[in-house]
Amino acid sequence: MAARNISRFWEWGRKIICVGRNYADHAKELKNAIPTEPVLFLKPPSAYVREGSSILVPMYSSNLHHEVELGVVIGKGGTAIPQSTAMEHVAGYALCLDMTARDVQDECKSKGLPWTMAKAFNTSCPISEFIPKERIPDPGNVKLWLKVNDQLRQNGCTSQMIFSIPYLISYISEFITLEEGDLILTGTPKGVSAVQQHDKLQAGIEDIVTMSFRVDRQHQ
Ligand SMILES: CC(=O)CC(=O)C(=O)O
Ligand SMILES: [Mg+2]
Repeated sequence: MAARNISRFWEWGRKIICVGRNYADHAKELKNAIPTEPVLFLKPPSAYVREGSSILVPMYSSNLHHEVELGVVIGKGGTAIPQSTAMEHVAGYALCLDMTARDVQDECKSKGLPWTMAKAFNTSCPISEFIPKERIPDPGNVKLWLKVNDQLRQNGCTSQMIFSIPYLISYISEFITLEEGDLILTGTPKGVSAVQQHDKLQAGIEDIVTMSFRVDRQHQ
């Protein structure tokens, strides 16, 4: 059997673990409290969408938001990984969008229900190509940006993260074993906003990687 290639990690069917409220400016814009521990949720691998395919607004939502995020691709699995060796478990990165049906999320929050329908639907995780670790020597200090129809909406820096990448790897792996090919979405900076059918989204990590997606509506 041919060896699997980490640069196509999205084909492996592994976990997508998302961190929420990891930027104080974004927590504030949604009137959420600043967390004292990471807020976690999951997306299934069926959430992945690659350039060339559209992001689909779910039929049940009329307020789909973009959230640009740095994704960390796990290269070596582990349980209870210490912070001091956490970066040895990283194979590389990907630019990611955590597409969120905000109306559905607000309803789930008000009813105390999980966010699955708001966060885990098909095409809720657009991703760039794989970025080998060496291309981002300091993942704790890179700029992320996102434009909708050529207008800048998000422009943040990973230095604003509340919980660092080594801390997140260590924290998550205490109770969810990390496996090769897993992806961790590290949270979004401020500027999230609604997208509509036919919008063009462009996003980048500085000049290291860019990606572009069209938005379409899910049809029955
Ligand atoms: C309120 C959220 O949707 C949290 C989230 O995903 C984030 O990135 O922050
Ligand atoms: Mg998010």
